[in-house]
Amino acid sequence: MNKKSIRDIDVNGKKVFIRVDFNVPMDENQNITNDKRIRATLPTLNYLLENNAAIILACHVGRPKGQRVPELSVKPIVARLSELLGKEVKYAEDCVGEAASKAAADLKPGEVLLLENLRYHNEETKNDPEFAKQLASLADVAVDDAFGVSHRAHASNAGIAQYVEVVGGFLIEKEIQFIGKALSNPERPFVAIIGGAKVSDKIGVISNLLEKADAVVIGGGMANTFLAAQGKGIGSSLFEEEKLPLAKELLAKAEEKGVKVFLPAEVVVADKFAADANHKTVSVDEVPADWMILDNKFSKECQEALENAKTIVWNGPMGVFEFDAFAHGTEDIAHAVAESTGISIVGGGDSIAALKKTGLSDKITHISTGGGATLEFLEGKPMPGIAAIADK
Ligand SMILES: Nc1ncnc2c1ncn2[C@@H]1O[C@H](COP(=O)(O)OP(=O)(O)OP(=O)(O)O)[C@@H](O)[C@H]1O
Ligand SMILES: O=C(O)[C@H](O)COP(=O)(O)O
Repeated sequence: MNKKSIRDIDVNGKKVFIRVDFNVPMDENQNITNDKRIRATLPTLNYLLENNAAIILACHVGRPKGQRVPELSVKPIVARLSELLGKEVKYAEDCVGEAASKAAADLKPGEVLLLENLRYHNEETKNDPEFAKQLASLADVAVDDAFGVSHRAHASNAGIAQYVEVVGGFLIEKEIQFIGKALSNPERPFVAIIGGAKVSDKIGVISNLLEKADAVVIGGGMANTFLAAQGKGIGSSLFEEEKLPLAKELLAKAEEKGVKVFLPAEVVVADKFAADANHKTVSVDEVPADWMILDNKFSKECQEALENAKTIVWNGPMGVFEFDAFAHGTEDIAHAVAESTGISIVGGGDSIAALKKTGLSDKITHISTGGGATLEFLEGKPMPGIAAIADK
């Protein structure tokens, strides 16, 4: 990459601010269920520690929208990171203000500090210049290693570059190199799989995928809006009504371009959103009015298209995999992806966790820390987080 990295700067004795993506899945008791996004930053953190830097880490957890939501605290991450690094990780109860500046000022080379959730302040997602300046003031240099948020123009990964030079960490460098190489001119057939729950965030990406992919598999919460666009009843399923016209447009565009779209052939419906819900498998034309779709089953044709693909990109689980009864659709797709002989890239916080649950992670060519970020990178759009890294 033609961007400056931590190898290009002197960090000895310096205070280094690092934006990381520690947005890891947690259960209802705030136990981390998959720590891949934390582990993936260890090469950067160990390099900086070996080179005598003082490390100030900043991240977000979930979308607290400017509120101090206790369930979205970084505290469980402090404990896990400390285990992984084999050393104490200090904690500041806020990412700006006195708590942060005192903790940062007291930090010595070789020590690590994790600041509380950046998104406890709306200024982070609004890319507020004053907030970015406060973050920058904590350190001598800044590092961006948060590939998973590089599609966002937020204060900690974009605005901050106005106040301090930002260089890339090893994780962001590795992601850009691998995904850039695999997807700039993908080997065909190229199949994209998109699922999950961030429907309005990611539905727009499908338009561009239709320009690049030979087939697109749409599952998870994303599928419901498309099933509704086909005039099917979807009961009380997760659904974005205002995206219906776009879903219709995308189906028409796919047909026009000759891109095969695989939607679920059958769905698993439940009478409530719970692990112990009553559930049954029905055809997509028979969803009961007050039940919700929590898992998908795809046709044999879809499984075969995946097995024969030479390039696969997958973001978003096919169902609510956190509940065992609704994990089968994701498992089936994981098996088909694992059996393909080409390049497979699976990314996203929950997608990584879902894949791990299937035990097939080592059959995937590249597990990316980016979900939405990987999809937007694939679109070829400028990524604000990457643009903010200083050029070489
Ligand atoms: N039919 C469905 N109804 C409701 N939620 C669903 C459904 N299918 C999947 N999900 C949920 O989608 C969530 C994951 O979606 P998300 O888009 O956040 O994926 P991700 O891999 O974490 O990507 P990113 O890193 O971009 O956040 C899971 O928690 C899963 O339970
Ligand atoms: O989970 C992710 O994809 C990243 O951490 C970005 O989170 P966001 O979609 O809430 O910006």
